[in-house]
Amino acid sequence: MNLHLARLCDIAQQHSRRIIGLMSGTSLDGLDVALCRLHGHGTTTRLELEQFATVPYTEEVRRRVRQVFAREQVSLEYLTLLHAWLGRLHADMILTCLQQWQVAAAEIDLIASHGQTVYHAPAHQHQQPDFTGIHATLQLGDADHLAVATSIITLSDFRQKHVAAGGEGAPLAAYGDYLLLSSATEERLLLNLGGIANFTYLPQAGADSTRAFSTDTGPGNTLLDAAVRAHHPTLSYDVDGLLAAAGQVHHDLLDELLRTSFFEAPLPKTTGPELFGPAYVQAARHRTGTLNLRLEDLLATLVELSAIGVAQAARLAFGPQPALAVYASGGGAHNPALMAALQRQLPACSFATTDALGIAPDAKEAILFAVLANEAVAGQPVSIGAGRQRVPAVSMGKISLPG
Ligand SMILES: Nc1ncnc2c1ncn2[C@@H]1O[C@H](COP(=O)(O)OP(=O)(O)OP(=O)(O)O)[C@@H](O)[C@H]1O
Ligand SMILES: CC(=O)N[C@H]1[C@@H]2OC[C@@H](O2)[C@@H](O)[C@@H]1O[C@H](C)C(=O)O
Repeated sequence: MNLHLARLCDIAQQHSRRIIGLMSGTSLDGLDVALCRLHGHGTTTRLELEQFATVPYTEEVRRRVRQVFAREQVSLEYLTLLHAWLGRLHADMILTCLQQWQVAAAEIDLIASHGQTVYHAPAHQHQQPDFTGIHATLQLGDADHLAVATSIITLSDFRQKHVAAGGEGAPLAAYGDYLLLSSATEERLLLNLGGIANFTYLPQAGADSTRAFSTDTGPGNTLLDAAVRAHHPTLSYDVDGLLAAAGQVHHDLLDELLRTSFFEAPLPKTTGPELFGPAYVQAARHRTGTLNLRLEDLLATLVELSAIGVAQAARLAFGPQPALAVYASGGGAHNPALMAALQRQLPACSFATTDALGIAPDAKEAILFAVLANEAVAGQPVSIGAGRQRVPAVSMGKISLPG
């Protein structure tokens, strides 16, 4: 038997596994690296987060990713090279983290690599007549590079199985949220405020996986970051939402931004910067004569838009006055202007961060991919949201062996 496969069988039979979860999302702020110890699997899964770091992307990394990011037309040569280069870059970032944490690669069982999303094309969003009804999504950073450079068995490309089984490839958060954060006593909304915002609904009877589901809700931080960068090339985001808090919502512009059909579309649904990008804001500003709007007012308007997207999705799912315990994660949970807008839009909900549930808000998405890898090797495929999501139980992730 191939020795690496024998090692994988051993890993699958251990009581606990040390798995590095990786996530690099739409904000292009860096690679989130979560060293997790996962005990058990399925509904008995227990997590210990041993280490966490966000290794920042340099401006040069961002420049290279942006050459293809959310663009309909790119150089195929550039894309090919970027796939290999990002794999090598992510491997180097992991090796640096392991060195800083004084953990040997041999002590790690698995890497769970999400890869860098560069294009997301659910059927409702792309306009390709040759591919009507086809969902597709693309993450770069080939995992063979991670496996070979680190000598750690690596699982990657989790979204493709979800697509193959009839889903849009996202959000996958429902699987890990359900296993780690369901409660028998509380109905929960796990709200992730990344570049794109999404939430997972966990019904009160924690064991009822058929009613759990996750959906994207629209923009999170992506439009805010782009607006800040356009005005201040050296600033990457509105730190603590101070600029947005100093602005006024421009209601004509907000109404125009809300006119896209995504907000009314039934749940679950996914989206990305392919729709919610600078061109969408620019077109709405053009139509409403707000090209000269102050940055503060633009940010206040975009903050309101993100919050209304979340509230609208919650109303579609739970009726006119949702009253749920909301636990926020992702970078937007650090933005008081965004959190205040959410509270205004959903006055009957209570708001906290996932810290209250013992999960660091910045680490949550990287942890979720470690959970998916844990399930792929040791668990049984979990069926989530059979009622709403109609995605069959599948295990996700492709396996790269180090040699
Ligand atoms: N102190 C802060 N004040 C305001 N905004 C913040 C703060 N800290 C982080 N952010 C926002 O969070 C963003 C990073 O969020 P996060 O790392 O969750 O995104 P991501 O993982 O790339 O997104 P996605 O979930 O869409 O993949 C930053 O670009 C910024 O907009
Ligand atoms: C295609 C893709 O990478 N989507 C991300 C993105 O970032 C947030 C939102 O859009 C979500 O749908 C998803 O990530 C999380 C981790 C998910 O799959 O649950």
